Order: sequence, then C-alpha cells, then structure tokens
Amino acid sequence: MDQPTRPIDALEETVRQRAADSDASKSYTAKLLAGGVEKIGPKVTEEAGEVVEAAAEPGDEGRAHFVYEVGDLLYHTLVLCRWRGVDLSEVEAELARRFGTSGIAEKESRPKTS
Ligand SMILES: N=c1c2ncn([C@@H]3O[C@H](COP(=O)(O)OP(=O)(O)OP(=O)(O)O)[C@@H](O)[C@H]3O)c2ncn1[C@@H]1O[C@H](COP(=O)(O)O)[C@@H](O)[C@H]1O
Repeated sequence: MDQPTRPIDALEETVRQRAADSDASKSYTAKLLAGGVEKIGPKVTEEAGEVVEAAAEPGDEGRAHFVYEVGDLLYHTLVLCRWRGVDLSEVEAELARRFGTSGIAEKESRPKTS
C-alpha cells in the first residue's frame, strides 16, 4: 500500500509548483521566490527568532505557539531551499549521512584552524 504523503512533502511540491508557474501578485511563495535570498533570508532569520522566543513560553498555549512558529520556520526554509535549487531529499540524505556520528566526535575531527 502507498504511504500517505507527508505534509512536508506536499508543501515542498506546492513550493516547487509556485516556483515553476506562479504569479507573485497571487502567491506569497512566488513573491518570496522572486525576491531571492535578500527577501527570503530575513524571513528565515525572523522566524527562527520567533521559534526561540516561543520555546520559552509556558503552558499549553505556549506549546501550541511554539509549534505554529516552527511551522513558519519550516515553510520559509523550504522556500529558501527551492530558491537555492535544493530538494528536501538532499537535506534528508545529509541528516542520514550523520547518523551514528556523535556531534562531539564530529567537532573534534574537524581540521584545526591556527
Ligand atoms: N505554509 C505556508 C505558510 N506559512 C506561513 N506563511 C505566510 O508567511 C507569512 C509570514 O508571516 P508574517 O507574520 O511574518 O507575515 P508578514 O509580516 O505579513 O510577511 P512579510 O510581508 O513581511 O513577508 C504570512 O503571510 C503567512 O501567511 C505561509 N504561506 C504559505 N504556506 C503554504 O504555501 C502554500 C502556497 O501559498 P501561496 O504561495 O501563498 O499560494 C499554502 O497553501 C500553504 O500550504
């Protein structure tokens, strides 16, 4: 049986379609893509800040707000990936490549600069 499409994959497909054929006056995604990294980059930075702020909010409401802000961050990150021509599968492959490597060991293995 086919796996159900994950929402993040469906979103990536929508972003891909917007990149291919959309009108920036009708699509927020197309407007972002038309503005390039100068437009999308600050949105990613802003949304990342909002994620961090929401992480400190207490209770169920704070938790729901945090989830909402992570959604905004993922959306804008996917748009930036599309602008850069990077597929989510490439990011997943990079994460898979790191499986089993401790962050501490990886940091120690980096060439020492000066
Ligand atoms: N997941 C999202 C999504 N998440 C957040 N946003 C938009 O991201 C914007 C960021 O929120 P802000 O509060 O920072 O908005 P703002 O300050 O008015 O934004 P700016 O004008 O300053 O950039 C809002 O306009 C949100 O509506 C999204 N816009 C679109 N999507 C998805 O993309 C699909 C295609 O959208 P369009 O390209 O607009 O058709 C939608 O059906 C959704 O699935």
